[in-house]
Amino acid sequence: MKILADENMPYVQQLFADFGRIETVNGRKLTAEQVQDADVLLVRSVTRVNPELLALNSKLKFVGSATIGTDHIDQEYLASRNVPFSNAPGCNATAVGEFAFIAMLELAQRFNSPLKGKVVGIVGAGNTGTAVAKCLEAYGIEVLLCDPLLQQSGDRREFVSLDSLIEKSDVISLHVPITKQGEHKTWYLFDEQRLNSLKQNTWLLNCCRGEVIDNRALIKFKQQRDDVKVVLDVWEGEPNPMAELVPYIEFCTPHIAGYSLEGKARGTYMLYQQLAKVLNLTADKQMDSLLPNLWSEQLSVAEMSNERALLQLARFVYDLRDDDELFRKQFLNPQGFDQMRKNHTHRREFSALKVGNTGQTDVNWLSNLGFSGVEL
Ligand SMILES: NC(=O)C1=CN([C@@H]2O[C@H](COP(=O)(O)OP(=O)(O)OC[C@H]3O[C@@H](n4cnc5c(N)ncnc54)[C@H](O)[C@@H]3O)[C@@H](O)[C@H]2O)C=CC1
Ligand SMILES: O=C(O)C(=O)[C@H](O)COP(=O)(O)O
Repeated sequence: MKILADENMPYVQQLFADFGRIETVNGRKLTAEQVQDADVLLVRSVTRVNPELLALNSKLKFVGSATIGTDHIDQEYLASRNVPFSNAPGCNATAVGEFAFIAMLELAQRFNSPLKGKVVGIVGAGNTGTAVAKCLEAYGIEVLLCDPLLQQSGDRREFVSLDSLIEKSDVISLHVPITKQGEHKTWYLFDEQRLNSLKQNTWLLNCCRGEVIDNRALIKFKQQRDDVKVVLDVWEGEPNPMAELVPYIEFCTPHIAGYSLEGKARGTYMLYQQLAKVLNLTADKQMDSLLPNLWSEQLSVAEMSNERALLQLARFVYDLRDDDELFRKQFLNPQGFDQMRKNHTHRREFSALKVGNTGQTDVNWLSNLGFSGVEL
């Protein structure tokens, strides 16, 4: 069996070698010729799986995408050909949640305006949105959720409309899939009009898909509204973000919000389990065996009384400023965006770090934030 896999998918050899012969490829440049004799195709978000890509293949038994998003997959077409498909829902949700939380702490530090006391609106309350909410609520931040689809489906949490969220929130974090049709479509959800409705000093973060914000409108908006601060992990027209937009953005990253080691491993592992199920193969490998040990270091936090201390702890795990600096230097280079993604040093999730308390202050809430708590 020939397994064609994106070269940026970790642990493919460890997990899939028993199932067949693995060939790795550049997912962005994948061609129909390369795919023609594959039995299994394992992709990431940069590969458009559509009739053109599969035109020469008549033996495909499974397509897997190690991602949460599925906008790059023509699922109707796969179904019409009876090719089973699976993505990896939730695989990197914790990574995205922690990324957005860290970005908010960085904004707070940069603008000397504490996160504590602000109201954060989350648009899209699925896996990633809920992961952000978890971090924020652990820190005692008021969270508003907007998700009309979940609301209609009977989700028992409290929801607000998007207009109300915009009106009441100091910070807005976007966590929706990209959809082009229907009552709740998200393509250009934040268009010129909606951007203009943001209240003074709003912070806007996009960690879902670039086209949820009209990036041209955002340039125009930022030219008038320096009070609004923006963090972008995703960009309209990736891998070529609009160069004029970058100077207006506080923290720029190349679509790596979900790039924790755990998140990527989980994505590959979920496909391993799905393929085994579809082809009736034995999946006896464990995900934990893939990951390096937790940090041997245990950080002792005598007290966590101010936001600066929390930011220091977060920076120990992931320093967003490094990715931002690299982005500004490299995004205009040919292949710059994809190179940064390919060479990204996968950060660990909060859970990889044990936090102990030698002081009197109660820091147990750090466990709720995701750190491995240790009582001392
Ligand atoms: N930057 C990155 O590295 C990553 C980006 N993503 C992107 O984030 C998206 C969301 O991921 P998850 O939260 O895991 O997906 P999910 O499917 O668990 O949740 C998305 C939620 O958005 C809601 N939604 C859809 N349209 C909406 C609208 N118009 N207004 C408000 N809510 C709406 C849905 O009802 C759903 O509950 C993915 O589809 C993917 O495109 C996901 C992982 C990593
Ligand atoms: O899971 C998703 O959806 C994402 O956006 C991924 O984190 C993006 O990573 P790649 O698949 O493009 O490596």
